[in-house]
Amino acid sequence: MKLFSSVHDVTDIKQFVQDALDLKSDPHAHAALGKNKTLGLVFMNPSLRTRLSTQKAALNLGMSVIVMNMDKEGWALETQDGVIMNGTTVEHIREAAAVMGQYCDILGLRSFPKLQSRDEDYSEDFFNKFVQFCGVPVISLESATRHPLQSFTDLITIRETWKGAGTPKVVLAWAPHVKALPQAVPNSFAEWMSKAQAEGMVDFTIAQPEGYELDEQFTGGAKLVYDLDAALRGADYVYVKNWSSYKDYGKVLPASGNWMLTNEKLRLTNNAGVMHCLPVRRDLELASEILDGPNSLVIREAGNRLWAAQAILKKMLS
Ligand SMILES: NCCC[C@H](NC(=O)CCC(=O)O)C(=O)O
Ligand SMILES: NC(=O)OP(=O)(O)O
Repeated sequence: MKLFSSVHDVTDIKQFVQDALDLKSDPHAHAALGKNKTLGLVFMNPSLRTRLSTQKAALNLGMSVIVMNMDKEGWALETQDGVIMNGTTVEHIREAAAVMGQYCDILGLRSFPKLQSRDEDYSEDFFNKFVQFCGVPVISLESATRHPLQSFTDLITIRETWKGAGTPKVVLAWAPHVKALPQAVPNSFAEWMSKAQAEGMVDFTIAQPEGYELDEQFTGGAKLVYDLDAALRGADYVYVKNWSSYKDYGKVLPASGNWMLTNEKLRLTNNAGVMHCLPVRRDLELASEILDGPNSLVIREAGNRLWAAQAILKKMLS
């Protein structure tokens, strides 16, 4: 594996989940695999879970890790070709990525969308240029349109916890927020769940207010519902997440009705496990009573980020 940027980079998701769960039960089974190899993690944006879980995963495989907080500690990057660099940007992505590739055997990159131009964000220009110029295998640590390590983790968490008979009903539920957030997490979750649904692993529904429909390239096969209560009926997992509008790009649109998941709404479900990628804003996106209650899977989910990252790194090293 030379690139992990979406579910399309994985051939067998069932086997991949099993590989991650095997690592969870024996974390140091491949402690020599990464000896004398260096992982570089490059951040254009903040991170807690992705940063620490990917570092720890690399350490479990015997790798060395270096971290570059490019947004705070690096030179201002130019990404466009053909510009005379007489403004504020200091170094071109062509050189910066190529240089980082000289020091690392594998690189990870986090780069959020700017949410100004849909075409620019959805072209994944920055991520793709980084991949093109660094010359080593690359892991997405969340790009403009996807967060594959998160979605892989989410599938692991569902497979690990599902004890019922038959196929679990999984609902991606839009939640309120005060800021415009990327569509990367829900896009990616939808893409992974659509593939999982096609393989008979889940039954997948997306609940969102009018105007918040995601790009259809990610949601193929999902049932789209505009009524949260209707979607919650019989749900086994509720995946809570805010995102800004894709159609009216990057905008926070008014949403009628109550979209925050509470214990009262949870009673409509099949005693569902509640998931969120974190960070979560308490009592805005998701009620504290749920986060602090028995249905919350968010800490287990964040813990599983480790095994998702370790499974990907192991594939890249092997
Ligand atoms: N990596 C996990 C999510 C990152 C990002 N959340 C945020 O930016 C939250 C910011 C805030 O709550 O102010 C997102 O939704 O894509
Ligand atoms: N879920 C997630 O990616 O968290 P961080 O942004 O803290 O890495």
